[in-house]
Amino acid sequence: MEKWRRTSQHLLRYSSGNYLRLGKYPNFNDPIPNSSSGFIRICEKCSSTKIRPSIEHQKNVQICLNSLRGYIGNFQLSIHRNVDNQSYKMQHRNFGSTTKLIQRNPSFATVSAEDIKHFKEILGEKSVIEDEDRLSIANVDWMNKYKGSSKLLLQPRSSDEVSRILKYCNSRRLAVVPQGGNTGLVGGSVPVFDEVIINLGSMNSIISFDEVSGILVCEAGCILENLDSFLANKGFIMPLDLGAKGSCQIGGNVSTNAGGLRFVRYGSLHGNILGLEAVLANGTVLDMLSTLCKDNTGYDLKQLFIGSEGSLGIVTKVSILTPPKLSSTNLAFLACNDYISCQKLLLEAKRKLGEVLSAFEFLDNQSMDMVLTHLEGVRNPIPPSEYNFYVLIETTGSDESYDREKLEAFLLSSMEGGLISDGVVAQDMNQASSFWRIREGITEAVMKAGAVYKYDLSLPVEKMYQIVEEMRLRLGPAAKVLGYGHLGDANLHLNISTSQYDDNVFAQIEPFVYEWTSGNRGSISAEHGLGLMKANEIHYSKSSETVQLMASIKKLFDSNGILNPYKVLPQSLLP
Ligand SMILES: O=C(O)CC[C@@H](O)C(=O)O
Ligand SMILES: [Zn+2]
Repeated sequence: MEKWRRTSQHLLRYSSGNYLRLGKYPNFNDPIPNSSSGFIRICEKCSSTKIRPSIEHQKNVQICLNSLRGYIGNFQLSIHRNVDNQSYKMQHRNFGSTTKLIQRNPSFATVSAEDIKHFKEILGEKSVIEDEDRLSIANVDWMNKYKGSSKLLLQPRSSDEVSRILKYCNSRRLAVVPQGGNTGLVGGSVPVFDEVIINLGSMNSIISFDEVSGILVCEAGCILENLDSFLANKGFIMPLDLGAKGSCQIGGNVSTNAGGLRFVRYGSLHGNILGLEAVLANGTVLDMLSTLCKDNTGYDLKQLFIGSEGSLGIVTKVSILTPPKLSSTNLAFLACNDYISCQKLLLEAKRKLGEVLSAFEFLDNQSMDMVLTHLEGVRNPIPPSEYNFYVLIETTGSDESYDREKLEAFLLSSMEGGLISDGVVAQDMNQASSFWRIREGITEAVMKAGAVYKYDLSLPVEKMYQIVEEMRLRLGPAAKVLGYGHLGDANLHLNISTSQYDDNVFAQIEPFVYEWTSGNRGSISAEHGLGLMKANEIHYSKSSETVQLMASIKKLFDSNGILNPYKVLPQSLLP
């Protein structure tokens, strides 16, 4: 039996079972909305992914809630809520079986008019946002995979405001999700249910920069690229560089311990972040904003906030050791015939380029194909042959002719040794950016291709590509399996691209990918975090004793569990 029921927001049409077919537009001839809220229509009978199903199939059409952003682009997952909005179920767009099911923590309050009034007193009217359009953007991640239903977005401008917000939320048991640039890939920066979104974007001041030591102190909402440009004028660079640099914020980078392209040279943020300020769930502002390179006075608590994805506190300020900008950069784009050559090349590069090596990235032929097919204006700089692997090697040093000679000698010997099959060296900045565009554009290209299952694995280098090959065998022609990433850091991005989400494909991938990684003592999250996607999978990379201790730390820092709930740790262990 089917019934219709009106909730505050939506007209819900529900059939048997716990979950709903949801719709706001019972008449299928209604125009499809082109604003940022609305619904996709999918023909269930023919499984068409067309936005407008054919007339004869109209009766079989299902309308799904929360997916317009997907509809604008290549729509991805549909998210269904049950009738009381208490559980969250991500479904593939064919409305197949469940992939994840999470229960809303019943101890959390919901935002009341009284709460809104209080937030307005703290922040002023303008920084308390209830506007549906703005919320619909903040509720969804940029892949359109994860979507919450928060009714409130707060934009504090100071640590004191963050503190007052959290103190209040903690006393009211209002769950919150801290949000930076919202460029994450694991659903860590968007609400799962109705958590209050605390966006740090308005806290974007540079507090100080020491031109001798290169120590930068700034607020969490500074955009990575803006910091890099600021530093370039002073003769310095940020120790990290990511494809998302134009949008991601340093607070988010620190909270996720983002890796990126310069990691092989400058290492992890655990080393480059000298200090930080974080606000705890109860509103305590922890001032650990040291600008010292050395400080062995007791436990290094700031490390707990680096990579804990806002689950222990909200990072509001950071102090970063930035390296000097060196005068000469070279970039080679090389082709290798097999993975073993890539590995040997890495070893050679470490030996022969040593102190000037600043990036060592790789992509396979399938990744190259994806970029060439889906990104406009991109071309393979080593045409016309197709090679199995491509490697980007960047050197950065301070003596142009010496650095160039060093690179050329390395390239020559690697070519003679048969490690490189072909290659080009960028002659100017434009060429260099066009090479980087290939590597950095894979994420965008694979999104354009349809559905994508993403894995971010740390594995021993010699094993790293084996999982890509095994995955290809498992999935056959139904999927394109891409392997690329930060070879210099033994970090593989395994992306599986299919035309649409498919439960059979998914069942072939998980838990196999996690079991394989665990079996090889790898990490299921090298640099992207666990977020919502992998909170329940943490045990594949951490012992149960370690996870228990993490849960105790979480409880100590956030006894009501209001900070970024449902993320990082399994729900069963959260307060
Ligand atoms: O999209 C991905 O899976 C990887 C994104 C990013 O970490 C990269 O290295 O390009
Ligand atoms: Zn990466």
